[in-house]
Amino acid sequence: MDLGRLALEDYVVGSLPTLVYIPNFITEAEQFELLHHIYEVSAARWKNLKNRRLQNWGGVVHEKGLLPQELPPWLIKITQRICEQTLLFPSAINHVLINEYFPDQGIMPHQDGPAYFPVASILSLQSPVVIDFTPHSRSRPFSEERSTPEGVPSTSEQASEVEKDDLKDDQYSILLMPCSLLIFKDQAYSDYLHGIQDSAVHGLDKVINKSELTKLKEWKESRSTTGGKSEERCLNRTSTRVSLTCRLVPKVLKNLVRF
Ligand SMILES: O=C(O)CCC(=O)C(=O)O
Ligand SMILES: [Fe+2]
Repeated sequence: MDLGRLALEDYVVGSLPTLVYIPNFITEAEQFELLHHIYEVSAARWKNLKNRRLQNWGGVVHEKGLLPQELPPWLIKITQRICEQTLLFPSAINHVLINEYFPDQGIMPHQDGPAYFPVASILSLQSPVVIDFTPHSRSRPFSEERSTPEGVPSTSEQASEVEKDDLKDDQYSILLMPCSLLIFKDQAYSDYLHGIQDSAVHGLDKVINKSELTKLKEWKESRSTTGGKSEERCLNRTSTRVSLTCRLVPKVLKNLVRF
């Protein structure tokens, strides 16, 4: 892919202007390289959560800002590219969360924490998945939001308690193919919860980036997973997915405690 600026309006999906899906943002070779780096790290880098594990890069996200740690060159390469090609970040992306999901794992509907600049960019690797955007009531305060030390929005848990009455019908599902980049900002960032069902089968009926369904079919065929009509309307997750959530924490804490 050439490294010029992308015309993001060409990649908007659904009726929200703030949901952008870019297929093939990286090549398969780049994906391979990233996976190599991700799995090369020591086991201690991984933090095990109940339904996924993650690596936190860039430092510790606190309510008051980021206690920074320099990103490794292999992550800077990709975050710089996201910044240069989207021009959506006012300064360099300084935080990356790498999530790994087994086929029956997901992430509860949540809103990303307030420490982040309200643009999230998510690079998907290795295996497709469906991500759901669900509107939440504006009246429901999220003031209790905090970021946990490892940078995971604590609202992951809280937001799942959103009452059914608060949920409207305008849900969006996006099929995230390997090598794609999803960006959400503004309304999609602030008025919607996003989540991935912890189920080995994801429905495709509500998917709004329909053109990816053809690619999914080809992807399945190329991996010779069993096809069949019943599978057309759903995604059978058969392998591990890895994602890189790349964000900017605008406030960087400089006065570190010295020992
Ligand atoms: O894995 C994904 O696509 C979503 C990750 C996410 O929502 C997050 O890291 O906050
Ligand atoms: Fe998130």
